[in-house]
Amino acid sequence: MAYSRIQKLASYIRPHWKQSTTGIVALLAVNALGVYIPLLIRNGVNDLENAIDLSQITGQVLLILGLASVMWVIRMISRILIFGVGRQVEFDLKQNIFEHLLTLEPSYFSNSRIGDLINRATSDVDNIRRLLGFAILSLANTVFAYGLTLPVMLTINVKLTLFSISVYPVMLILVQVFSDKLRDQQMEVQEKLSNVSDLIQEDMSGISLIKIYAQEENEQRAFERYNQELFSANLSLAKTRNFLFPVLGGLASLSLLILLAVGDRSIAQGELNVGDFVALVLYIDRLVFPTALLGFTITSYQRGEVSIDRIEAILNVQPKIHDHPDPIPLSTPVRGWLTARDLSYSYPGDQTPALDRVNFTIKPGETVAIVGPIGAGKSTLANALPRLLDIDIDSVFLDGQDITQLRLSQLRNAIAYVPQESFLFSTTIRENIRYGNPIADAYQIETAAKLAQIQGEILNFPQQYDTIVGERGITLSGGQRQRTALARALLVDAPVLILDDALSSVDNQTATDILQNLTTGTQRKTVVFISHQMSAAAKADRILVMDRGRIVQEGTHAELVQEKGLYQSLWNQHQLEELLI
Ligand SMILES: Nc1ncnc2c1ncn2[C@@H]1O[C@H](COP(=O)(O)OP(=O)(O)OP(=O)(O)O)[C@@H](O)[C@H]1O
Repeated sequence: MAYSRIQKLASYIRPHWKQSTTGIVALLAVNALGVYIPLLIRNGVNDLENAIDLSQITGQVLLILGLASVMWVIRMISRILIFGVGRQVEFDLKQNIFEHLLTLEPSYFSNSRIGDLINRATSDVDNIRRLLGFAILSLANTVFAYGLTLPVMLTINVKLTLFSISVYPVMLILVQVFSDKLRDQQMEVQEKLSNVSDLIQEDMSGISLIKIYAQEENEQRAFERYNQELFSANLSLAKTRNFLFPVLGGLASLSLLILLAVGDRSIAQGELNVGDFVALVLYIDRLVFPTALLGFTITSYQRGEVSIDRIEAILNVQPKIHDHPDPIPLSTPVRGWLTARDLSYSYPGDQTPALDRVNFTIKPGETVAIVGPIGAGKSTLANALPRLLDIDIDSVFLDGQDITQLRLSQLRNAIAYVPQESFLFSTTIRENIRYGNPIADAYQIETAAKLAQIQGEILNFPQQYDTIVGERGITLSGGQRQRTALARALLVDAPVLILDDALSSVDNQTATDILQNLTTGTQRKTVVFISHQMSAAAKADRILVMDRGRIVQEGTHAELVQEKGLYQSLWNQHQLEELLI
């Protein structure tokens, strides 16, 4: 195993070093007893030969039984401790991976395969648990068994010992020859497994699409292909293992056969007494099991090695968006003054910028609509404001403070954001609405629901606010989902509210009413209303018109409809659509 991987393993075990050390020491004690007991048996056999009295023999038998019981108890303790470390590390790693994933920006997940991430956080972590439990136990056991047993065997009879272990170098060479192959095959299996997990995850999420386009057969074929690849990878691995393991087991048993054959002759020639021969047989028997297990130990190592790399690949991804090392505290109360200065942003690999030197100022309490054709950069702008994108310093300011200098949690507490896709968790409507403020009371939840114009519909559900939505419950309509997501954002009571086409599934009149609800009252929020719904946008205090990443027009609806330009044509098109409806 490469040094860097050993270092990684050591770092996983370090927090549990006391438990691991106790486990290993217990294992050492087991092996010391395992070496001592055959010596007692040897003496017993020799005493029998010399016809020592029965009471002395009984005492020896009782001592052996007592020591064997102690050995059994210590062995059990060592197993509990060492396997326990494996489980602890499994827990820590799952925790670390999940916490690390939460620090990464949304773009990481758009560019990753979710099935593969799940596989790494579960199956790969499981492989490391096995490596740190079974493989460490088995390796330490083998090292102790050899380290303590061989010297004693050599003191009993050098020739017989060397004859019996003559096959062991062959076993070590075999292990060395096959280890690279096993690791590559294991890596292949993990990757193919990720492909299968990925396809299941994607297909289950996009099941409606598959049915609408009647693509069941194609998806079945794709799954069969991935499954076949996994099957073949598993089969190749199994072939290698099924060749190697029995050969190792057979060679280990061969050592016992050699001892029996050669020992027999040595006793006949008077070179060895029966007691020594029995002890040697017991010692070789002690070595057969750990040696035969070598194959499984190697597999656990190979799996673990591959999995360490796959897990570290996630843990080494550095979040691009993080707190400034020396963050400036946001002055409170936050007023909601938003400024963009030459804000530009290009998605990785894109030639044309999605935002191209955008400039604007939005005053506290102002409602500003952002309109523009598809792909104009509106959502990119919405994502830039709460720093969901890695924007340049000095390009966006909240209350005059550069948002890249602020603590992320402070910035995001000040900005409530409803994205285009309204995601709801598989829990009750109540829990969904109070997601950002888990201690909100019933009055606060209902006020937010009323403002979002969803209260009436919630009260019509049999379980009302206790209705479970999503995978485990009822399915809400697109408009209901959007208004529930809006209620969630309103409950946070942030001074800035960004709605990114968040009412697209709600009819124009309701969208206009909701916007009116949000923009009246004494404590007005700063509202950035991104929308294709021109009649709702027209009610905003001011409108920014975007095209190809730039703000091309700015003004009130009354001003913009008079001005020749993009807004006028968008408005005319909207009027025409209204007439046709
Ligand atoms: N994750 C992404 N990776 C690469 N390019 C992207 C990504 N998201 C958006 N773009 C590109 O950036 C440009 C602006 O997209 P954006 O989603 O901001 O437009 P939009 O005005 O919100 O469009 P719509 O009205 O359809 O929501 C488009 O050319 C789009 O293809």
